[in-house]
Amino acid sequence: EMFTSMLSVNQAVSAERKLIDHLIIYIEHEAQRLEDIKRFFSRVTSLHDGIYNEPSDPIANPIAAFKLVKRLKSEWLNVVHSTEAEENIKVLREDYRRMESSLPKLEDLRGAAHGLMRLQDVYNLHVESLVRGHFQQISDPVDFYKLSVSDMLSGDDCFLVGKVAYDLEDYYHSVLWFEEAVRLFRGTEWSPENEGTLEDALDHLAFSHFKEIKNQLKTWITSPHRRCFFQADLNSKTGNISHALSLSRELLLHDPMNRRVHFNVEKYEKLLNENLPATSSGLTLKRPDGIYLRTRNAYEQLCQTKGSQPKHFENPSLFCDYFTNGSPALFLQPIRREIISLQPYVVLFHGFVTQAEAKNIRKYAMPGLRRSVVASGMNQATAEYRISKSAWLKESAHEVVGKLDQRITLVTGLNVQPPYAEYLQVVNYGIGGHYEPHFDHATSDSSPLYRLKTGNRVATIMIYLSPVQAGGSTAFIYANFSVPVVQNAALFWWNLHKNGQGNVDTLHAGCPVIVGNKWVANKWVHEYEQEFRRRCSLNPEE
Ligand SMILES: O=C(O)CCC(=O)C(=O)O
Ligand SMILES: [Fe+2]
Repeated sequence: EMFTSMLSVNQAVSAERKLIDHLIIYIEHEAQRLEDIKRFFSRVTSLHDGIYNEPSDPIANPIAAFKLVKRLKSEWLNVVHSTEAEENIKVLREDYRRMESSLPKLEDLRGAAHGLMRLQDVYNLHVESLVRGHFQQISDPVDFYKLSVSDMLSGDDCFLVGKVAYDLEDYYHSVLWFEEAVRLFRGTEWSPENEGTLEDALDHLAFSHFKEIKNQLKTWITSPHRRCFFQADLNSKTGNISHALSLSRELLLHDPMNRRVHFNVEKYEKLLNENLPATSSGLTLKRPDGIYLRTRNAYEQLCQTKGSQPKHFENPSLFCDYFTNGSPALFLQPIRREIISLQPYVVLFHGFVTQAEAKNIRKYAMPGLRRSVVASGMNQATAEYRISKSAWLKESAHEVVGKLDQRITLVTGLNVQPPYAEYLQVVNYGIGGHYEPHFDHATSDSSPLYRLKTGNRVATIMIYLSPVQAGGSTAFIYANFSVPVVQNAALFWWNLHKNGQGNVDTLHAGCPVIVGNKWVANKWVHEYEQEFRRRCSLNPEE
């Protein structure tokens, strides 16, 4: 599950460095092997260019005759049947196999591809620009983030992303990515490391287009991967047969004997004749709903913009101040508080941790990082909608964690001693890592959050332990604002109303990280022991 944390992804760099070392040894051995063969080749060729070219008997003496016979019966045999190449590749394969546990798995490749598609969707990114290493929105062709070192995707890279979508029958994404694959494959030579070819990409793109077909089709078409008959979806509303047809024809130029494609071409032609006016019209791809999320539009809008956050001084009740919370310990060094929202109450404490503290917390968390889970009924489970790894840090294990607890108590006035608060949860996001809209508090009586037996999560303090170059804001969906990551700051909010009910306006999310390695730490404070620190009220508004 490497793809779920950027820390793990970064560790793969050293794995690849080792592979490079193995490959160079292989290349040296193979180069030596070819050198040896070339020496033999030169020796034999020079004989044929030299003495064997004599008009009179070239093999007049027994020595030459012996050498010719010996070469043909022994030397050529040894060259032709040499196992050196197999031995060399065997060593390389063994080296690779030994490293396999530290290398990404298929689920990582899929997860990374999903991460890219997630960024494409949530930020409305233009795929062709993304392929060139530019982050541009479809609606605005200006880079909203410029990479210092730009990395481009190859035809084969795009083919693999398309294939991940295709295998899930998500033809919206597969069309967009196979189109890029076809475009890029057209201009490039074959490479041994590639998974796909131009023909594969054409084949898959044609079929993806076909699957998006608009009008009622009653026919059979064969799909490239299943090699079986496939009945067109009668209810399918979008699609373009003429695209599928021209792609299949192009494919036949490369692979004229492919009977399956011939069959499909015939069918496409027939369909076009039958349904000409409707099916040859332009196609509008529709994004699949994926996992249904009622708030998807609002969420994506808030990841792209700050939402309704007021401009400077527009709303005097939202201000910044030096805050002591009446604690003598903060008089000399008050904390810089920025009130972001009153309903729900959300504040940002700037400089809540020092750079060194953040670094240490990240370091202590590293060995304990595991795939993050979410509440699922009475238990906990991993989920597509939360892509990160997290670790729990006890205040007793490291001095800095204890110090942080004390600071939280000074600034919020809350008791964060266990079991009245959970241990510090340190989170590292993965490729396109995110946490879709959720509540931190329990919304059902059977939630595993009640296992501490100290009530619900009354408040959240979330500390940003790293900067992020692009993306990764914290979005409050119903409250309609988002907070971009501020390194070393802590975001605080009450999850519950003063009457103990969950405040639905705290529905929030961690937007997908575009560029950067996002770390946060969560402290969840429970209701018990806070009775005198946050008074009850029967007013459901408070
Ligand atoms: O990372 C974020 O911005 C939000 C994280 C969050 O909501 C959580 O971990 O519960
Ligand atoms: Fe949360």
